[in-house]
Amino acid sequence: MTLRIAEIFGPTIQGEGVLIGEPTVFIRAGGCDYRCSWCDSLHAVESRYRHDWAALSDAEVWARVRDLSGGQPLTVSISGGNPAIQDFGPVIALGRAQGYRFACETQGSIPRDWFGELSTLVLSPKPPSSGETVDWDAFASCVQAGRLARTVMKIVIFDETDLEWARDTHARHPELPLYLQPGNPVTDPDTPVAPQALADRLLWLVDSTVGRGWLTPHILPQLHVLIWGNRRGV
Ligand SMILES: C[S@@+](CC[C@H](N)C(=O)[O-])C[C@H]1O[C@@H](n2cnc3c(N)ncnc32)[C@H](O)[C@@H]1O
Ligand SMILES: Nc1nc2[nH]cc(C(=O)O)c2c(=O)[nH]1
Ligand code: SF4
Ligand SMILES: [Mg+2]
Repeated sequence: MTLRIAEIFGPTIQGEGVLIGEPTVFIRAGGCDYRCSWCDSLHAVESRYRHDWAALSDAEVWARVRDLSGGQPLTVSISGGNPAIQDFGPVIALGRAQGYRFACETQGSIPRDWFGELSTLVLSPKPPSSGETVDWDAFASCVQAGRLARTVMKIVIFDETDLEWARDTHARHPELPLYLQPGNPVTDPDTPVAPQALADRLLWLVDSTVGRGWLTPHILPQLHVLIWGNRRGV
């Protein structure tokens, strides 16, 4: 079996959520069952980019990650697209045998047995601004499939409606540590990102949560966007 891979890059730092700042190599899977209105990774989602995706064997994927990391075991981040469309179990087994750890980012629409082989499972259910609707049974199955991993919830917030929704969503799964990040409305890779605009959105999010007495979530920026803007492969 081959995997559809949009890109493999790094080492870089994890820019989001619970592992922020940790050196990592990314495997970005091609293909997604969602079409979020503000997706920052459409090159791994839309079929018009399909010709840029590679069909690689598990061994080829693993060899690329190993080369990029210089053989130094680190946390490999599997993202996409939705990586849960495909079977990453064999790649994870190859890496774990050499001491690597794995984290996966998924929206939580498709449960997978291999979630149990991860160190960290990041479930990122999509708020109203995305235009998508969450299947909560599928989401709960993802939580269950990842029960052996450290599982966290990461929600992108664009507006007050998203924030209300995040509160309700946290109430559904209070067992999952909650990470919020401001949405980035400018996702074109060639448009420069204004650092002050990022800071303004982060300030709004802190004011609207911690500032109003909601002290549960961790509030973080997208660190890689601050450093590199919307460039791909970083
Ligand atoms: C590109 S997605 C790929 C993994 C998976 N499909 C998902 O959505 O969780 C990785 C992370 O980026 C977040 N993201 C996507 N577009 C964004 C944007 N415009 N601003 C902030 N975060 C964004 C997603 O919500 C998700 O947490
Ligand atoms: N540095 C860096 N950190 C990230 N965290 C989540 C990312 C993603 O697109 O899934 C991402 C990414 O693309 N780059
Ligand atoms: S689920 Fe993730 S990859 Fe898919 S469209 Fe939404 S943000 Fe993009
Ligand atoms: Mg990204």
